[in-house]
Amino acid sequence: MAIKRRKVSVIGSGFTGATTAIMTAQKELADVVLVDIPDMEGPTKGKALDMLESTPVQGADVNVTGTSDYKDTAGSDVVVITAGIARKPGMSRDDLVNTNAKIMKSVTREIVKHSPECYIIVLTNPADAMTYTVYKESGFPKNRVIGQSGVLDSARFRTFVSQELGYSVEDVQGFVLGGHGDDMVPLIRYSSVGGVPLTSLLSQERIDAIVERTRKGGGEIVSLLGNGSAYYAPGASITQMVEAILKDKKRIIPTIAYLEGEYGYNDLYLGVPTVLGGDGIEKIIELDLTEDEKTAMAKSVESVKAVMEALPAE
Ligand SMILES: NC(=O)C1=CN([C@@H]2O[C@H](COP(=O)(O)OP(=O)(O)OC[C@H]3O[C@@H](n4cnc5c(N)ncnc54)[C@H](O)[C@@H]3O)[C@@H](O)[C@H]2O)C=CC1
Ligand SMILES: O=C([O-])CC(=O)C(=O)O
Repeated sequence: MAIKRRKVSVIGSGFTGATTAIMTAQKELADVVLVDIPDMEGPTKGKALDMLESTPVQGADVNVTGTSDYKDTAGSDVVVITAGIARKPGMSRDDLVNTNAKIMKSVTREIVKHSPECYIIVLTNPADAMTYTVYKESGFPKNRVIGQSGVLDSARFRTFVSQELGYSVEDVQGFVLGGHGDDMVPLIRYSSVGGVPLTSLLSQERIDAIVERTRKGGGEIVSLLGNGSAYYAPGASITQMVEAILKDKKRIIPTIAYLEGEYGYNDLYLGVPTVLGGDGIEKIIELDLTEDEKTAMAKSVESVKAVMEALPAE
């Protein structure tokens, strides 16, 4: 039997979509189909062709195409949703909810029609509520609809710890839970450098400063860019999730997962540690939280719920 290359479609060919597409292609994970609205078809095809022309140099035997026709996405193994608007300085992620919820519904209908067996990864903000919207609209089982926040938030935390200590980013482990907002919950008890607890390497004051910078990490980039939000680290984060699924890696990484009683919450999507493998979210890992951590998590959940209440009815 011939072995076929895998197929990843990326909806939205803007900053995060294009970055995800090039990183996925460079890692030779799959053929990539980049999709945007008809008005953006020229630039989308142009970006895809430019990426394809980088493959000989990168030594990556994959195809990259651009389109506004969902027929070209048919049979995708993984579909990444980055479509929608991004925030500008002075805005919160939650300000995007109305516009992006409508976009989620329309793109989800197309995804389901053409790739009924796929795994969907949602990046669009506000990510927790948008993943919930896609889950409801798709009718897919919960393991096949996954949101991105924790890989990125943990990566920011790991970057800041590495910079502070001067030790390899590879050896810094961190875990950020909760919603993808300013009250996300970096779990210091589970953070370490080469197995050494963070608390024995850094003072509480420095740890607090890193936690605060991590929580506001997206906003820091938004202020610096002036017209849009982060895309390199988000693209890398999505690519890691795509790889975990396509290679059935069973990585333990925080993802936005549908909770049915885990951590005491029901019927909402929230960042928690999960096993991500060939069947999407294969398991949610429940950690014993301290009272302080539970309180921080509850505050983050309140923010996520407030956004969900603002979701448009139709
Ligand atoms: N969860 C996370 O960690 C992160 C989330 N984001 C979010 O990702 C989203 C995308 O950000 P960027 O790529 O920087 O924005 P962008 O503006 O560069 O790209 C968005 C693209 O979506 C397209 N689009 C709009 N409606 C569409 C539709 N119905 N079908 C297909 N494509 C459509 C636009 O034409 C545009 O090309 C934003 O909501 C942003 O807040 C960004 C970074 C991290
Ligand atoms: O901050 C934003 O609007 C984009 C995002 O989610 C991030 O970079 O974490």
